[in-house]
Amino acid sequence: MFHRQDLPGARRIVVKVGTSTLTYGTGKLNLEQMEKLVRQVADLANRGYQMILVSSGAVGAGMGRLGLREKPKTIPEKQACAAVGQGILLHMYEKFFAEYGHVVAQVLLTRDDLASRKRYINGGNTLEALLRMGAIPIINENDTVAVDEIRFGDNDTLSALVASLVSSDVLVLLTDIDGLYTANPRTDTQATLISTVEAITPEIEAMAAGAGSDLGTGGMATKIQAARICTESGIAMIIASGAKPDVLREIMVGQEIGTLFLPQAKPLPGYKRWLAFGSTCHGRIHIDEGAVQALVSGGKSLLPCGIVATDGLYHSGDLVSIIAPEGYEVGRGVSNYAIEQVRRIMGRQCMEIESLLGSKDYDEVVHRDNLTLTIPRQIGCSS
Ligand SMILES: Nc1ncnc2c1ncn2[C@@H]1O[C@H](COP(=O)(O)OP(=O)(O)O)[C@@H](O)[C@H]1O
Ligand SMILES: N[C@@H](CCC(=O)OP(=O)(O)O)C(=O)O
Repeated sequence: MFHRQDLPGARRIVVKVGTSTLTYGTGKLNLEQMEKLVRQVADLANRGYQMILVSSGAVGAGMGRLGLREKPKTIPEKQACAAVGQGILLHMYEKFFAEYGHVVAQVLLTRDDLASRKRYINGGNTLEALLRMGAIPIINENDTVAVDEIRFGDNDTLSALVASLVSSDVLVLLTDIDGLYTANPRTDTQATLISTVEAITPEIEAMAAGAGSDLGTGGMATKIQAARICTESGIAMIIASGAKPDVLREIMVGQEIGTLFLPQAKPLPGYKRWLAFGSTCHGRIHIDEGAVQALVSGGKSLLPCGIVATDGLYHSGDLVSIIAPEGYEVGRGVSNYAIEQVRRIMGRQCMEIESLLGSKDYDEVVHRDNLTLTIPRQIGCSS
């Protein structure tokens, strides 16, 4: 089992810092905090760790420069703030990191960039090249172009997807609170800090249901989603306070700080991680109980005979969500057939495919190699 004492042995670390840590209540940048963060990241890089920083704060920095006291409500206004703020943010990082002799690289991503397998691989290659060259990538969501369907919406999820993409050993989420509490301590004075989370249960999810700070996005809920992505990808994740001096060094020497989420012993392989978390589904295939058993217990592919209905708009090669009779998602996979073809062959035998479609390229609607299980992963079945 993974222990905090294993942390010094990490090679690659992703650090995410939230708006609540980087900006004051006025919306202006907390330069003191930023400088402390840069010094710690630079120091870890000097020790030989490969460092990636995922930084929020563009909207906050833009608000400060534009003299806005409250976070704007409309998307175009938030995007305008981000456009002003991202330049300011990078300018400050460039200045602080240069003082410690480090080169930084700006990487702005949208959900779409990771949903496309080709762009996902390209993005990963670019990050690998930057790390090889000794640069420190500073990543944020490309807020000015991202609209609802192509947004991460929060940098917690983005940082976990980046950590998974580059097979980081650790993701550290720095925020304005020292870890996950049994309830939101700002509203519940009895709440206590949790040191280690071995599995993300519904109880853990319920603890994180409360809202976040005024400037932050997502609160603890998105940090738990990030933990799910990390732990299933074999990455240790820690939530800790960004205000604590020397927090990164202390974490990386294995001190008992913040909340540690333990990586799963049998992580998903790279391609299945992308299927499970990186890509987005274009439709749904509803299956019967026999097919659920075949996928979950039998390790089989999805054949037309187990399909009862399908909806959405997908083509051959698109990702679909596979739904059990009870309505939960069993898994996700790449469909070999387009929706109109699946409608014609569903409930039928493989030997009928050719006569129903005029030709047959595959027996399987979703091949096992292109399928990842969702729910059963949590109860220990293989992917
Ligand atoms: N169970 C919990 N434990 C700790 N903090 C919680 C919990 N539930 C909700 N929160 C809230 O989450 C906030 C941190 O999230 P957020 O404001 O989005 O920060 P960031 O900008 O760093 O992402 C905390 O300040 C706290 O108010
Ligand atoms: N991309 C946005 C940050 C969105 C976000 O996730 O914020 P936070 O919850 O503070 O980490 C920005 O740079 O302002």
